[in-house]
Amino acid sequence: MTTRTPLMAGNWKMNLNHLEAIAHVQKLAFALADKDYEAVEVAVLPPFTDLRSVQTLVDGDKLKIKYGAQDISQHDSGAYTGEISGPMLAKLKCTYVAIGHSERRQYHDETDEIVNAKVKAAYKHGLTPILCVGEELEVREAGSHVAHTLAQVEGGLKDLPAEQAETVVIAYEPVWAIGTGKVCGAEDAQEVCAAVRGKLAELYSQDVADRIRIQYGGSVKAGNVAEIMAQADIDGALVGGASLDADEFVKIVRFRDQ
Ligand SMILES: O=C[C@H](O)COP(=O)(O)O
Repeated sequence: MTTRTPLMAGNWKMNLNHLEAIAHVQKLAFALADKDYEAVEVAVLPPFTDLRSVQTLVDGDKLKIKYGAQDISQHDSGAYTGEISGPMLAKLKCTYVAIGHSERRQYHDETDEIVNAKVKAAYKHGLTPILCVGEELEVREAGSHVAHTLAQVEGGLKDLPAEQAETVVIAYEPVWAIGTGKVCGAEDAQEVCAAVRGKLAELYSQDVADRIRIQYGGSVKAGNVAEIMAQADIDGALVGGASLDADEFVKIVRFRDQ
């Protein structure tokens, strides 16, 4: 049986400046400085402007917390004002990069083609993509949420070889549950995550699908994380709002105690 290490990632979105980031990561590191959380991988995704400070702290104090970016350019360099490239993120020793978050899809018109190009850019530079997928409310209400999400998975991973795909992280985030307090029912989330794993098996193999971690995201809190993590195909959480509160995020990381 494949054992997947749960990944709890805090997506700070456009919150916390670099000084606040240092204080926040120090709090997390202090609270998690025992062995209890070793079976869980912990990551933070701060704004670009915080990454250097977070890197210095993590490197200097040899923290186990991983970090990454919230987006990546599909280009390596050039006249792309405002963009941040894979080589830049690699130089900052980022482990992860979120790609295709619904806020990028919604406010920056990111299509599956762009998302796919960004996933390839991440792998080109040794970064692990957290590929975000999930349906809007009207899609859920129309009953097409599974098909919609699977199409995003297939589009995001297009032409990606199995040896890369097996390390990807998929974050299933129903858009209607993001920042709304409306958490998707654990069994409803499991339904989609199981279908995602089935799609991965179809695209690659059951073995590859069994290695890929699938996170749930959308109003995850200390109070609901245990039920979500009890689902067979959910291997972690992508946490927005609740990751800005260090105490709450630590409780989420320690989901087995909740
Ligand atoms: O990336 C994180 C998700 O968008 C979830 O955000 P939320 O936990 O604030 O609902």
